[in-house]
Amino acid sequence: MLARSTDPIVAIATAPGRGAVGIVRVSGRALGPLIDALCGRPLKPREATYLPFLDADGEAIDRGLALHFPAPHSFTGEDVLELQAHGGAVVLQLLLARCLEAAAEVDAPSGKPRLRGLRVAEPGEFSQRAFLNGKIDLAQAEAIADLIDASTEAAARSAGRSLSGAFSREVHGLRDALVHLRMLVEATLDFPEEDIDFLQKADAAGQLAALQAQLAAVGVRARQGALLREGIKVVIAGQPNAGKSSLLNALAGAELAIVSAVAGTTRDVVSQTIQIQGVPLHVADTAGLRDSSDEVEQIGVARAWGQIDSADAVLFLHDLTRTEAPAYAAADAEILRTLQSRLAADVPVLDVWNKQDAASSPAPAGGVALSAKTGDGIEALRQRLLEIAGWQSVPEGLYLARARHVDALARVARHLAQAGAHLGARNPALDLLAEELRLAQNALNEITGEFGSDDLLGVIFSRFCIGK
Ligand SMILES: Nc1nc2c(c(=O)[nH]1)N(C=O)[C@@H](CNc1ccc(C(=O)N[C@@H](CCC(=O)O)C(=O)O)cc1)CN2
Ligand SMILES: Nc1nc2c(ncn2[C@@H]2O[C@H](COP(=O)(O)OP(=O)(O)OP(=O)(O)O)[C@@H](O)[C@H]2O)c(=O)[nH]1
Ligand SMILES: [Mg+2]
Repeated sequence: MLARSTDPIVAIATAPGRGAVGIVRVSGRALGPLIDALCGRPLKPREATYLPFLDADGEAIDRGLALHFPAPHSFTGEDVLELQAHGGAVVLQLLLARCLEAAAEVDAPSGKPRLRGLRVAEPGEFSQRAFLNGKIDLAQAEAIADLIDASTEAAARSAGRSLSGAFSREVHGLRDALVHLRMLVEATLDFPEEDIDFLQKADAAGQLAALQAQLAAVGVRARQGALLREGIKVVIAGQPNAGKSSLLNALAGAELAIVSAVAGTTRDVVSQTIQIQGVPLHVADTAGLRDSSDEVEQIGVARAWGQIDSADAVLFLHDLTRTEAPAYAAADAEILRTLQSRLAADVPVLDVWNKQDAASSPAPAGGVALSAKTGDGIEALRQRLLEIAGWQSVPEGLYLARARHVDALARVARHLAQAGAHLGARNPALDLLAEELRLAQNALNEITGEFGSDDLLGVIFSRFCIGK
């Protein structure tokens, strides 16, 4: 876990070797002596200066732009020094090592350990400091990581909106309404003689209902945002030869999995993330489900069930040219029974009738009929997958959210529902009502990090990349 600290830290803030320009970034207190050592002169605050970055002998390691952001007006809220150099991995490593060396030199003669302890930053440590110094809240810090990791344009744009505070503002709006209601209830608790009349006059129930409506709206948008970030896992399952691998290839638009007329071709799970309207779907092709005496195939089938167990949705593939054969239908029925007994009730199973091009009989009602071979019906399947994922068109101004946020909002909703139950009772237990509202606010504050355990913070920031 990431420990809190105020040691000065340094890191290469770009992916070395990939960018033409690379940045070494230092954050801490009183960086003046370090600036003198590396830049040979003081820097004007927040102004780029082109100069040589000096090694211990006063020779230039590289020439680039130096920037000094004095605290508190920096990304971290601390003193920040940036050395914008050429982006080669070796150059940047040299500069980083030079910062560490210079800090040690600066400390030694003066005896004042101001820069001592300059060390390489942990992943996420710059962002963590920005958070701890109140520059950004937790949802914004998460949005930085999500922006960097974004794999689609839609995800990047919505992460950008979260970073600029769009999501946090919605959460704050909820919090303000909640605080108002809490004040009312707490005041009533303090003056019991006024009691319930007071709450009624202030229309506490009305306020609560409005808050719940507002929360539901934020919840819908957060779920969409989390979907954009996390996507869903779709597992293609069915009997051997149904065309599972062909379907994966058709969805991905590439020959990823081996297709052959031999039943039992696929053994390993073949996974690919595809995008439909910017929503990532993690699709897994699996071994055909059947009893087999082949040891390797058995392992493949066990892996297939393992994938099914962690699916958000299952595409149950059928070979439409064979569905009328009693033995085939019986085997499908048996698979369906096992699917139903293993899957949670909220995991949808969509029947997909494949090989429509070669079939003489029409597909049964429900599900999607298609041909993985000709591509016929694939577009309809994509639309069904979006519906199954819960994607509701493409709302303008969507912000990115995480499952963590969606969970927190769901807990807020539960506490508000409890509060509503207390409020609606004939003799409302005001202390219980107040407690539910307090718990609702705690859950809400977890999103922006105004209330949260150190463990939670450690988990979130340690998943950042180095230099952020
Ligand atoms: N060179 C460089 N580019 C970068 C970053 C960086 O650290 N360095 N960033 C790193 O993520 C992002 C930009 N984030 C930043 C956020 C705040 C401040 C800053 O100086 N804030 C001050 C002043 C604000 C103002 O003048 O309005 C402050 O908040 O007080 C700088 C960068 C992306 N680009
Ligand atoms: N006519 C027709 N043939 C198809 C279609 N989809 C797949 N096939 C054929 O069916 C056979 C099996 O296809 P695969 O995609 O390998 O089937 P699978 O379900 O992955 O099979 P296993 O990996 O063995 O479980 C191949 O010969 C494919 O060319 C289709 O839409 N129409
Ligand atoms: Mg296959």
